[in-house]
Amino acid sequence: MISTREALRRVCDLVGPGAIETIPLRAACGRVMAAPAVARLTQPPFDASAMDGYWVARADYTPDARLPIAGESAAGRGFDGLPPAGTTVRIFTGAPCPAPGGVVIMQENITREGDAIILPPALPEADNIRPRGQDFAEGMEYRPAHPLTPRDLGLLAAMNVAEVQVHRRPVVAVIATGDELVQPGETPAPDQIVCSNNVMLAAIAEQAGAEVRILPIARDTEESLRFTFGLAAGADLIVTSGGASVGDHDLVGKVAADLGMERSFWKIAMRPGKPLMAGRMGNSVLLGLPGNPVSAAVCAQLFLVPMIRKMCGQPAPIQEPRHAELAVDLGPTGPRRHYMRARLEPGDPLPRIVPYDSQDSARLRILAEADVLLIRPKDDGPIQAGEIVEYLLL
Ligand SMILES: Nc1nc2c(c(=O)[nH]1)N[C@H]1C(S)=C(S)[C@@H](COP(=O)(O)OP(=O)(O)OC[C@H]3O[C@@H](n4cnc5c(N)ncnc54)[C@H](O)[C@@H]3O)O[C@H]1N2
Ligand code: MOO
Repeated sequence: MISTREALRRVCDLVGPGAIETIPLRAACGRVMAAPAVARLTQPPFDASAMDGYWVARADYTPDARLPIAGESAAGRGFDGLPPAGTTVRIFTGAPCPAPGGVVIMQENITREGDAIILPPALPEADNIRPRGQDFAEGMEYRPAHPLTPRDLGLLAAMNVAEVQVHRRPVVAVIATGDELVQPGETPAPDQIVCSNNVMLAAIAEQAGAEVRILPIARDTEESLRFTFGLAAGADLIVTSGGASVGDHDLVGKVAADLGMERSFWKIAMRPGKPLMAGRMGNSVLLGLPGNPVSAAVCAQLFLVPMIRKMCGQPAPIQEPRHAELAVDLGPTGPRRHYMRARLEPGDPLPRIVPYDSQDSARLRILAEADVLLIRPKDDGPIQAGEIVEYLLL
């Protein structure tokens, strides 16, 4: 059994960033940029008013003076030409200032008298003007390392960038295996259960950035597994669940090997998730998850998500552990690193972490309630409430 750290290194080594494609900004939320975008203009393109009010040349300012209004500057329709000396220009938020060296006085601070204004006794401290280029200049490059957020899209749009270069999303084929499984919504026979892994794994993969195909459930025969692997052709990553252990009906490893899989590893010192398997299979990579739903989910979180993030082009695909204060005493661990389902409670300076009493890898309700995984090293002694422990977000 290899360590989880070694397994993580190996699964990440099996994959690389996807090819580069150009897509419209509208489709780019969540995608990772593969090349910088370049601002095609300067923003704002002119000195712009930040308020509705009156533009006055500083040179024309005298306390309480009366200035005639020379015209108007509105957003999208600026003042034409230069205002004559000794005049003011009615101006609105976002409109171009008619000349340099001015100040915008908010309309609330002006007395309007017909076609003229009475200036206030003092100029405002701020000039209420957004200088040309204060946000960014033409030629500025932008390429965040994280998946594009709605805020990034706003900035890119303002840069007049209509398309971005991103890494292609990996195609992930999800295969559940087992004679006991029926699809959600079907009626299981007395000795069957509902397949919960597929929708869960598909959603985890999609959230990480993949495009997912859920394939039909493979039965516990070599023939059915071979057929279903055939349906996965073209996928970058094939994710199976079940059939990974040592039972007579655990055939995933054997069939994958028959189909040419070069196995990177099978079995890791991790609880839950011991029978995890990974390798290269033709042009795809196979990640064989254990069937127990909690084991499948935890392995997906720890291994599948970083693989997909790396394929999507994220430079730091692995989640760093955080720290919390243990809320209860815990006994010793065994020969596997234990990822315990737990919940966080507020605490100061660190949050408090409460592991669930039952850590059975079939209990989906506890998994659904948990928000974190408390990490316990293998062969660790008992630890007490108050000690600082590591955890990962689920
Ligand atoms: N003699 C041993 N038995 C087992 C060992 C071992 O080392 N020696 N390891 C145990 C561990 S740890 C795990 S984890 C499981 C994993 O086994 P498999 O990957 O072969 O999974 P299955 O046997 O096919 O299924 C396990 C369990 O999960 C249920 N299951 C499977 N697929 C789904 C699905 N898509 N949706 C919902 N539930 C699913 C299945 O019905 C079983 O109850 O092996 C232990 N045994
Ligand atoms: O490792 Mo299994 O994944 O304990 O349930």
